Amino acid sequence: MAPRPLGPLVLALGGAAAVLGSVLFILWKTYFGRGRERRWDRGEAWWGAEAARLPEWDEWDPEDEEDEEPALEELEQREVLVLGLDGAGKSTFLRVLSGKPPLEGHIPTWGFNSVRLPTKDFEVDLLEIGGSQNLRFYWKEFVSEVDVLVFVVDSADRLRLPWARQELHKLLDKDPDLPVVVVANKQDLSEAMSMGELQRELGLQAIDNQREVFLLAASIAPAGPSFEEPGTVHIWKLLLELLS
Ligand SMILES: Nc1nc2c(ncn2[C@@H]2O[C@H](COP(=O)(O)OP(=O)(O)OP(=O)(O)O)[C@@H](O)[C@H]2O)c(=O)[nH]1
Ligand SMILES: [Mg+2]
Repeated sequence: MAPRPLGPLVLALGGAAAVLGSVLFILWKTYFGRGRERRWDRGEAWWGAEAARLPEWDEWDPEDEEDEEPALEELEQREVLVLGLDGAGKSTFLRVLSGKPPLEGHIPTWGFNSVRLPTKDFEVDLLEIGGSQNLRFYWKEFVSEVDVLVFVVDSADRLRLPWARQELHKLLDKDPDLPVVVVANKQDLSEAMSMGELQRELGLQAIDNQREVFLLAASIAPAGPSFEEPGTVHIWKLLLELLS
């Protein structure tokens, strides 16, 4: 039997997916530059980073002016990729970190979403790529470009945990040197799995000790008003340590 030609719908979908992937990648490159290449050399002390400053008047040399304008020294950038299945809490994490209240309900990210947060020594760019099935295909294209991966898991989504595990391990295999912070989100929910269970079910015990993989409990946007341990601060502090 002759092979069936691909239907126009399949071709159109394939084309749209390829275009979306390319657009995401170009936007990433444009926005974030050369990624991990720009990191400080590990041997170099991070506190060697100087604060942004304009040249002092007595440092000004008119001959220099012909070549270039005195430029404001830019802060170094650090890049953090935030991934996880749809509904895990990635956008909520970015909102809370940037001081905005969580949104009511789940509004899926159809592409990517980013925030830039300044610190004393560098700026941190956090990039979320949506977790819906058609976007997961593009995740792997970005992991080698960043300094840290944050992988957000819905601790109460027992049914889809095997999918989360599979996607996480694909990313771990893609870049063996990338530090990974797994955020066990929604710990406020009564059906949330314990940390021990999550560590086992996500296959984190089997990971080589040499590799930097952290599992942190969190309730980024707890449902009840009385929950006191949101965990976002701990994640941020760990990120700053890893990025320094
Ligand atoms: N109970 C509870 N709900 C949370 C928590 N964090 C986030 N949520 C809710 O989870 C839902 C999904 O959150 P989002 O941040 O939009 O999920 P996402 O990972 O960005 O999803 P996609 O963009 O589709 O990939 C929202 O209704 C949030 O309010 C939490 O700690 N506890
Ligand atoms: Mg989102």
